[in-house]
Amino acid sequence: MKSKGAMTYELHPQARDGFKAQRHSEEYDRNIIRLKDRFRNGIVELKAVEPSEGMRAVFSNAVKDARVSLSEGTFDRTGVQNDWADLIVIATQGAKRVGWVTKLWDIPAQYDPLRLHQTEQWRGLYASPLYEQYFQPSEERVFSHDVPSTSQAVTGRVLSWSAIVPLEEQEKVKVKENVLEIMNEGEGLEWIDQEKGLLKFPHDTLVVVIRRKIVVSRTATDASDFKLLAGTTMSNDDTEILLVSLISLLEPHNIPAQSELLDALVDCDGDVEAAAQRLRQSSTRSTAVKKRKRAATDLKDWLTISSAKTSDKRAKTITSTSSIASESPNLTSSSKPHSLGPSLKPQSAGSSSRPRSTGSLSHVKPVDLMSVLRAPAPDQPTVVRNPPLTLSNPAMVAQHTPCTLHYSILPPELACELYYTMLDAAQGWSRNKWWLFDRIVVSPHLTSFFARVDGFELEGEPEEAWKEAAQLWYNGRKSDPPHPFPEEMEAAFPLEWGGSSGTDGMTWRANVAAANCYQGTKEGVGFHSDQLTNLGPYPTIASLSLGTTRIFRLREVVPSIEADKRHARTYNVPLPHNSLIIMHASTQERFKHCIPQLPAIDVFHPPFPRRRIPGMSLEKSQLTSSPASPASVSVVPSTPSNVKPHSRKKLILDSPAENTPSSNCRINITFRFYRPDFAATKIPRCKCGVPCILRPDMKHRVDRREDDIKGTQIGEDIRNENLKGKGKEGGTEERGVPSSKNRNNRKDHEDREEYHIKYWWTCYAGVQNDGKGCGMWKVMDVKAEGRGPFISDLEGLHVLKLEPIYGLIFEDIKILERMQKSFL
Ligand SMILES: O=C(O)CCC(=O)C(=O)O
Ligand SMILES: [Fe+2]
Repeated sequence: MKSKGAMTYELHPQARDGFKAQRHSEEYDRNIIRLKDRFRNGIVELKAVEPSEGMRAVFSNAVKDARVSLSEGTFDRTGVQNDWADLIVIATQGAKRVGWVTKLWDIPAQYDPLRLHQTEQWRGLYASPLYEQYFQPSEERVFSHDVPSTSQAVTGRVLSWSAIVPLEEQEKVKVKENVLEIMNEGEGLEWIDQEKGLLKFPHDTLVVVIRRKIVVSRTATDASDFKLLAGTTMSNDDTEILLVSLISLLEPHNIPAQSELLDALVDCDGDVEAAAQRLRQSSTRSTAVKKRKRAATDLKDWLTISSAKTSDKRAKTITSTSSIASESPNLTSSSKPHSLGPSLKPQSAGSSSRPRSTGSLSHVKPVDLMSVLRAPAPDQPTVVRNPPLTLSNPAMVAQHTPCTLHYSILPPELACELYYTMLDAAQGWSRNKWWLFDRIVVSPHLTSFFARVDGFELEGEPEEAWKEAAQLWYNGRKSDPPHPFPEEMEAAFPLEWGGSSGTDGMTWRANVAAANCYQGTKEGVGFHSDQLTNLGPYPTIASLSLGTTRIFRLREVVPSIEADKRHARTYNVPLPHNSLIIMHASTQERFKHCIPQLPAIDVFHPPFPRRRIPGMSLEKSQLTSSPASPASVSVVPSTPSNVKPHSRKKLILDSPAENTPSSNCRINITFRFYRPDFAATKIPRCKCGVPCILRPDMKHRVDRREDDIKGTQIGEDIRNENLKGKGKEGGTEERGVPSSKNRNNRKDHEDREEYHIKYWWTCYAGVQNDGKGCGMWKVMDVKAEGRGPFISDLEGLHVLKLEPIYGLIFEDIKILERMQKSFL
């Protein structure tokens, strides 16, 4: 939808009638109603322009809306008449530069070294003086999304790239092979359904929005003398100008919806002052203002804000827009968005009665640009969505999540040492399979598993059994045997917490650790909760961050029965070098966590240089900070055990001034406790003969009080769902783990901790067997299986004495902190 070329300022034809109308006449009223309809309905007409026939076919199939027309054209050949558009939306879609897709981009580069196929020349069209005169500066945003594709579709896409299309047939065959090779390597490739060959093809869509502007200079307070700065004088009868002048008389933070402005104008016979007076007294403003002040988080929000900006600048010059989609007040409609088509028609021309001013906005909903491109959606009850919240300090983390955050947890030299050691070790790590939204995907990061040297002697369990468990640590996927803790890791977690007297044998100890290495902005890990197979319910996981700061994102899984009452909130916790976030009991049951990809990250400058390893030249001890670029690696001890032992009290570090490589890598080590009552030999096996995995039923955790009423039905739901999805084994409706009652001093995040959570054992053979498992699942029967107790059995997380239970509790944290202080 665009307009181009020489322009005079004119309004949209469909609105023009309204603007030509005379005040104080019936016709004026009719026209203003018409104008209201125009605003109310958001988009009056949308002209889509697309060069590719295939794309046009997809569009025509998907979009059935009388207001939308589609024609062949390009950026500079739209076929749309001058002065037509109020808003231009440009969308260009490109494969995202991540993992395997990055490599796809190298293919056309071979044939088009100047990368003309990636030209941004279209921007020139919109940077012309004419556009600048009549349109506001463009706003841009990138939307990332995954296009479900097959390898065939991906190949087809690459073959359609303009640098590839002109190639000879035999070259195209090579391109095809190249694409398939890249996909076979599968770096960072995520499957939707591997069996069906359906994968995620990550794309970034650049959306550019250019809004038409009206710039008026207010030279008098009676709204009679407005001039378009762009040159054209407009009559003060023009309703749009009346609107602008009305806005200019209101407090910037108190501008109501456009429909309300129009109502006021109609009711006051176009008298701007009177309308302003009336609106000032209106009690409904705050609602509208609140709406407008919401941060724009998606395309809809983005396209529907601007009024606040407009009014802020009103003192002498008001920059407004005449855009049909320029601000939320413009975009009001009746509560049924799907009735947009018919309601486009002006109200009955014969109607002489004025529209009734409702004085309330409760009946209107914003209409967004995308709504015309989507099928009508049924009315949804409104549930407040809280925007993501950054938890920027330990107090906030503790307030909103079941986690605690601890800065500068290790002595700084040790933190640095451990960082270097793990960076080196990461050379030999691999990309793991990951559980993401019930699907196995390849995680875009390197990972490895460590076990404490004495960690496998727990409870007299055979070492081999533990080793097998350790090898299955990620989602039942067999990985390499675990590495022993390197010395620095031992040094980092020398103590055992929880029941430290040890007499009861219920001591939490970091006997295993999963380590992750994320290089650059594009590496991360998707939302998941950690598997509980050997950790048991309510585990404590202590997660150490080294190197560049990354965001640790937490999001609650809202139980199904509450889904219509509240939305989960996303929490972002920046984790700097040498910080420890402890995921306490219930984090894995209630939240999922991830390390998101980021547009940019800070480069990390280690505060200490590499230690000179005795017997090694300086050059050899200068190891690269980038495990994925082996070319620049001088020496690569492939396993942590290659690192020469040293005493943590006698670190030989060079002076900070020399020899400190900067890095874009983050190392993460999650210290975990494999419980004896969840030892490898005690894990049930499914019919495939492999150990099951243990998962909490996050979605159906049931509030104790509600469960008293509805427990049976919910139990049924779970059973049905599982029988449907997973096979026939079924299970008893035993309670999983009862939670504690009557907690005192609860914090925010504990408000909903009165839950029963069921855990079930499920077959996971499919992960190792092309998705073919036996489908077995059964609810864990804590008593019958001889497991527990768990931290949930305590009377609360804020116990003041150490409890004989596996898990760090809050009192332990104080011990931990004291320990850090006396460390070296
Ligand atoms: O890197 C992190 O902080 C999170 C790692 C993680 O979630 C995991 O290893 O399970
Ligand atoms: Fe995790």
